[in-house]
Amino acid sequence: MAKILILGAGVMGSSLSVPALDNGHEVLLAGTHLDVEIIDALKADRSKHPTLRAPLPTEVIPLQIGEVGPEQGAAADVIVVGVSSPGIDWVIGQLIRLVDRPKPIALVTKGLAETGHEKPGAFTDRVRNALGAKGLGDCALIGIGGPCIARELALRQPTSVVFASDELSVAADFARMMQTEYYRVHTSDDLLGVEACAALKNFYAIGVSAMISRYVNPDKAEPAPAKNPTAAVFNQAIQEMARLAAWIGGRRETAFDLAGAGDLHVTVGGGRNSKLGKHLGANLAVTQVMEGPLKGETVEGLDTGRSLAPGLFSAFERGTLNPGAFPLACALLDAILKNKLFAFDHGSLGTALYPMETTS
Ligand SMILES: NC(=O)C1=CN([C@@H]2O[C@H](COP(=O)(O)OP(=O)(O)OC[C@H]3O[C@@H](n4cnc5c(N)ncnc54)[C@H](OP(=O)(O)O)[C@@H]3O)[C@@H](O)[C@H]2O)C=CC1
Ligand SMILES: O=C(CO)COP(=O)(O)O
Repeated sequence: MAKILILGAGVMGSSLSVPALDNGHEVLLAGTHLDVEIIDALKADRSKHPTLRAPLPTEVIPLQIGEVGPEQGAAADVIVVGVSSPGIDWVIGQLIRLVDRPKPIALVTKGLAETGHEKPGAFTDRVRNALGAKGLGDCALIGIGGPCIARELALRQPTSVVFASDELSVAADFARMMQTEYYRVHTSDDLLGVEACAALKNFYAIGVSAMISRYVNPDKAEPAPAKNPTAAVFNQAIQEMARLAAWIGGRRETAFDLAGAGDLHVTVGGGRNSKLGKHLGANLAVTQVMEGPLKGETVEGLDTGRSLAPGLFSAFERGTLNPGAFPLACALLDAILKNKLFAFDHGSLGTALYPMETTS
């Protein structure tokens, strides 16, 4: 039995306690300073998470972050980061406070880090650099990707995910700790590729989801979304993700696997990124949506787009990437950075159909 410390009591961090507890591990679920109410509610009734809409096993140990000190950090065999991307700096501060010796740190957090260089980096690189400054640069880092809606995981509905680490054995060790019949864990040594795809699928889910509301099938009693535009743009998203994953330093094949296609599919099926996309498809601008129906929500694909943009535009200028190979990313960045109405249709899709060899 291992001790697992989860940082972040949002829906995803909390749901990971289910396979961990089913494997007999001890789970400390630490809320962030923003999760005080969630932890209070769990302390009152451990099975009732206020936003997950699924019961947690009562063995979970909920803690306010102030109750987690260096002794809990030292006792943890593995630390799992479950905050959303705006919380990454906060979590790095906590890791510096809590980690006393090299140990595995697994990130479910999805996002890209601006590096000041041409290419964006992965969150695991930021964590590694920050811990390196404390002499703990050899902590093993694991990126978690793949289709995994938190509520479905907590309800023990089956899925397949991928744990990635530079050293396959590190990912495999943690996979053995977490694997259940419903949480089927694949492993990969393409840490950068998995992290790039995990982040980029949120960004691309916005564009794919826009097609759901943009094109309507009129000949039904109830007008229904047309299916072809969504599927065509889904493919476009995967092709672009493959090029970007390779550019960032991962493997392009990873985009066609669980962290890319698998997670894009599930994210287009529902969630905050998909909601934003559907509003863009109905011709609302990003600020109208974020100040209106999605006010106060974290839509990570927006942050990923903002982190991607400087490096991507610089690569276009230098000629290391061909803008013609990224029409969907360009349309999304126009909507995100310039607040333009989202303009991507079959005309612009046509410009993307270069042979693969000429596009990276
Ligand atoms: N939802 C899902 O099904 C899945 C989510 N993920 C990933 O897991 C991560 C968490 O997502 P999810 O659980 O859905 O999100 P939630 O919004 O439920 O939880 C996010 C967590 O991050 C905290 N947080 C947000 N902003 C900050 C900040 N600035 N400083 C400190 N902490 C902060 C939240 O606090 P607060 O409670 O105030 O928001 C909360 O603890 C994301 O990166 C997401 O992409 C991965 C797979 C599936
Ligand atoms: O990352 C997620 C599923 O993988 C959660 O999706 P949203 O952030 O779009 O709600």
